[in-house]
Order: sequence, then C-alpha cells, then structure tokens
Amino acid sequence: METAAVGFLTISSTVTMSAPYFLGKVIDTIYTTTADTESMTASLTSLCVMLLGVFLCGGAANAARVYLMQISGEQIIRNLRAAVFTSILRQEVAFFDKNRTGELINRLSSDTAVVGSSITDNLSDGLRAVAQAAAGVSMMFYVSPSLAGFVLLIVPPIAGLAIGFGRYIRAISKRTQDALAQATQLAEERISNMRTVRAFGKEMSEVNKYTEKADYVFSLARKEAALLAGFYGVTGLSGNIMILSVLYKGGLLMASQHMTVGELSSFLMYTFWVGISIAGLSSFYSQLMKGFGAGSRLWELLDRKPEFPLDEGLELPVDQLKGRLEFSNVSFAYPTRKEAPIFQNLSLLVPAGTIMAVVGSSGSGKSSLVSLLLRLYDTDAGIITIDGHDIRDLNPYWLRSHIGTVSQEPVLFSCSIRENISYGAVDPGAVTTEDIYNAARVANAYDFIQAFPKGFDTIVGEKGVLLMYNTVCFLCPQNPKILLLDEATSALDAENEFLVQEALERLMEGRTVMIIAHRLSTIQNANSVAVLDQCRIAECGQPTELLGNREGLFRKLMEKQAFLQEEQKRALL
Ligand SMILES: Nc1ncnc2c1ncn2[C@@H]1O[C@H](COP(=O)(O)OP(=O)(O)OP(=O)(O)O)[C@@H](O)[C@H]1O
Repeated sequence: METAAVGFLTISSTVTMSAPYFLGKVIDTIYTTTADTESMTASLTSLCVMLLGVFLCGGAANAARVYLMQISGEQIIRNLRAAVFTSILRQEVAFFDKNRTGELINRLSSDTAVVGSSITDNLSDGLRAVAQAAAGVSMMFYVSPSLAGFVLLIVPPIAGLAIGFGRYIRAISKRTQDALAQATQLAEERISNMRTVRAFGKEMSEVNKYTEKADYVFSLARKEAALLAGFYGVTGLSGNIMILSVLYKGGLLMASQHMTVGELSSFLMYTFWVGISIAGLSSFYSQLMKGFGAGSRLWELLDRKPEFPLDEGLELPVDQLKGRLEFSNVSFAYPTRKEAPIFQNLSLLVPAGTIMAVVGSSGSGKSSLVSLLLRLYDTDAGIITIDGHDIRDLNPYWLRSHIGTVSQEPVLFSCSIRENISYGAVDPGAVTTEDIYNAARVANAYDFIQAFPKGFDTIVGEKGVLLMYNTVCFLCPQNPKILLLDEATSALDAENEFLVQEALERLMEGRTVMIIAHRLSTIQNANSVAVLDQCRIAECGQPTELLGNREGLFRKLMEKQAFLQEEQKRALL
C-alpha cells in the first residue's frame, strides 16, 4: 500500500511539475510561430490536449494518494493506540498510583492522535513538498542556471530560521500536551467523584479550576499561533521577494536575448511551485516537530518495562497445591509513600485449609495484606510464601489465577450482570449459562438477579450503581485452593445478613481463606483471627481465646464494632 502511495505521489508530482514546462512551450509557440494560423492552431491544440491528458492523470493519481495516505494515517493511529494501551495494562500496580487515570487517558486519546496525524497527514504533504521542491529547483536550473543560482540564495537563511522555529514548536507542543493531560486528569477525577462535588456544592469552583487549566492550554496555543504567524509571514515574504527578483533579473536576461518569454514564464511558474513547496515544507516541519513533542511522553510509555513480569516464573502443579500461606518478617511501604511504613517485620501463618479472619481499625493495612499476597506490590523486606514457595518465584499470572478473590463491593464494569460474573473466569467465552447461574446461587444472588425484568442481561450502570445488592461474586477461577475475601462493611438487614453468611460459608468450605472480616458472625466462624495494629500483627489466635483477654486489642475492637453494628442496624430499621 505504501509503495502504491509513493507511486501515485511520484506520478502526481511529475505531472504537476511538468505543467509549467509545457505551458512555457505553449507560450513560445504563440510568440515564435510565424507560420500560418492553421499550423499554429494545430501545434497549440496538440500541446493543450497533451496537457489535459497530463492533468487528468495527475488528478486521478492525487485522489488515490490522498485516500491511501488517509487510510494509512488512521492505521498508524490505531496501531499506536493498541501498543500504548498494551503497554499501560502491562505495568505494575504501583505505576497506576504514580500516574493518574486522566493523564493516561490523555496519552491514549490525544497524544496518539497528534503524533499519528503529524506523521501521516503531513508525511504525504511533506514528501510531496520535498519532491516538488527538488524537481522545481532542478527545472529552474534546467531552464536558466544563472537565474536559478541567483534566486535560490534566499534558501539558506530560511532553512536556519526553520530549524530554530522547529525546536521551539517541539518544546511548546510537549508543554501543551502535558497541560492538556493535567486538565483531563482534573476533569476525570471530578466527574468520577461527582457525588462528592455535588454534596459540597463545589461545582462552580471546580469549573473555575478546570477553566484555569484550559486557559493555560489556550495561552500556550496562542504563543504557538503567534510564532507560527511570524514564521509563515517571513516565509511568505521571502517567496514574494523570490518572484520579484525573478521578474527583475529575468526581464534583464530577456532583454539581452538570453531568455525567451516562454522560458521566463516557465521559470516564474517553477519559482511559484518552489515557493509553495517551501511553505508546505515549513508547515510539514512544524507539524512534525509538534508530533515529536507530543510523542516524547508516548515513547517513554511505550518503552517502559514493568517492574515485575506479568507472565514469567514457576507454575506449581495444581493437584499438589495445599494453600499454606506465610508472611515472614515482611516490611512494606507503598512506593508513592515510602515515608509511611504499612508493615514492619510482620509475620503471619495461615495453615492450609483454615480460615483466618483479619481485623484491625480502618487504615491498619488489611487490604494491603491482600495486595501483597496477590503480588500487586513487592515487599521491601521479608518474604511471602505459598506452600513454602516464595511468591516472587511464581508466575504472577498463574498465582492470581489460582487465588480466588471475592470482594462484596466489587467495582462492576458497565456491561451485563452475566458478563460481570464471568469476568474472573480464565476463559470467559467458555463459561456456560449454568456456570453463571451456579455462581449466583453460591452467592445467594440468583433470585435477586432473576427478579430484574432482564434478569442476568441487566446492564449494570457505571461502578455498579444499578446493582444495590452487594453479594454478587465473580466466578472463581478453577475452584481455587486459596480464597481472599473482603467482607462488606455496610450493615445488612437480618434476611440479607443470613443469606450473605450462608453464601460465605458455602464459598469457604475446603479452602484456605483469608478474610477481611467486619461481621462478628464471620469472625466467630474463623479458625483464627489476626489483629493488625501499628504495622504488625498485634494478636493472633482463636476468636474465643482472644475474646477472653479483657485487656486485649481484639476484645476492645469487638466491643467497639459490636456497638457500631448495633447502631447501623438501628438506623436501618
Ligand atoms: N495505593 C496506595 N498508595 C499509597 N498509600 C496507600 C495505597 N493504598 C492504601 N494506602 C494507605 O495504606 C494504609 C493502609 O491501607 P489499607 O487499605 O490496607 O487499610 P485497611 O485496613 O484495609 O483500611 P480499610 O478498613 O479502611 O479498608 C492507609 O493509610 C492507606 O491510606
């Protein structure tokens, strides 16, 4: 396809470039033919027919070139977007703590478009401008070397100016794309937290903040426009000076019989062509520099290697997996908040086939424990093992597909309930309707979902707003030996409490379970309880044993929690 485009480009440029030459011939024919009108008309007609043929051919080639270039441009943008999205999704979770969603979205949508179009739209015009300038200059030398040498003295200073200008455009484009990314990030955060914005009545102040960011983008665009105007003004003026000098010097050459009127006309037309090509080239160059500027962040993103691999490492035979979990002297702080340690020398053992309830005040690190087990982050010190294997030696992909994670407040994607439930399966395409129904039955959500008019095909609103019931569980991959559960914090009415409890018990049977527990009933059913406090496990043992210790942290936590739950239940009634 590219070859065809270049072919058409050559044809259309050759045709366009040969036109002035032939037109010159037409003029000379008119001026020099002293013969009878009939033969003059004949030679004129044949020249004009030839020119018409050449123009038709050039027009068709031009149309084909534009079509092909447009298509290949869209293809480049598509490939770029797919590559950037692949690269983003391969990054480690910590990368997403450092880079905000809005910024990444901007890279994916805006930067790729700027880079793509700067390469393609302009590449076609740019290549044509280069070809036309080269051919035009050659033809100028062919028609009159002395006049060409004189006129082209103007090119070096223009080239110098263009280089300086290109550098500036490149820098300003990078700044513009960064500013745009910041604006998008702000908008993305505010729109996704619209409830908070509304609750505090901050609509207008957020609008002002966004407008400020948009103003900054505009001020950069204004700078760019002013510079562009200056640059085009200078190049346009130089073009006109070129024409004037051709007229002056060419007139002198004609007077001294060194040039015919046809040659001067051809030369003048080639000068026009070269002038137009130079204008095209400067626009091409500035757009290309703009693309490079916008592209610098994209290349960084494309080249970035994730800190740990997605799909490399040891895979244990599934039938030998027992599910013994152990944290040994683990220390950890989030990469974005290195100064605030979450765990220091934390040790915890969950024997295979037992249920461990993890409790602790808000922010004590319960969810972080789960994140470490799933290897969303690596520990700073100490190791975490599954059946004695350091999880850093295991294939992360394998590890995650053999640990079932169920959150009772899952972030649901905006698709049907059916699709949401099958999301966790290794091959969602192979999940049968019966599998989905069973998963819903296990979660005691079957009747509830069937009660919707569209049943399992009900489309869930963004972030699951539509789905008020909070026990929908994802299909657990391959009946995992290990389950990590995050219990809902919200209080339920008596009937739902019973349904949830029953579903959880069914789910936990015969597996090693680590559950972030919020309900007293869950804790009482666990084999042991670990209390997180001040970066470590403060207490660990059987629930009844820990409750017996009146001064213990667990006892205090339970007293507080029981009180809170009572309060919540009273509020529900
Ligand atoms: N991605 C993150 N980057 C930086 N800090 C984080 C991140 N996630 C959590 N934290 C911080 O780590 C601490 C522990 O959070 P974590 O969510 O593990 O606690 P938790 O006990 O599960 O809390 P909760 O019961 O409120 O969910 C908190 O101070 C939290 O602000």
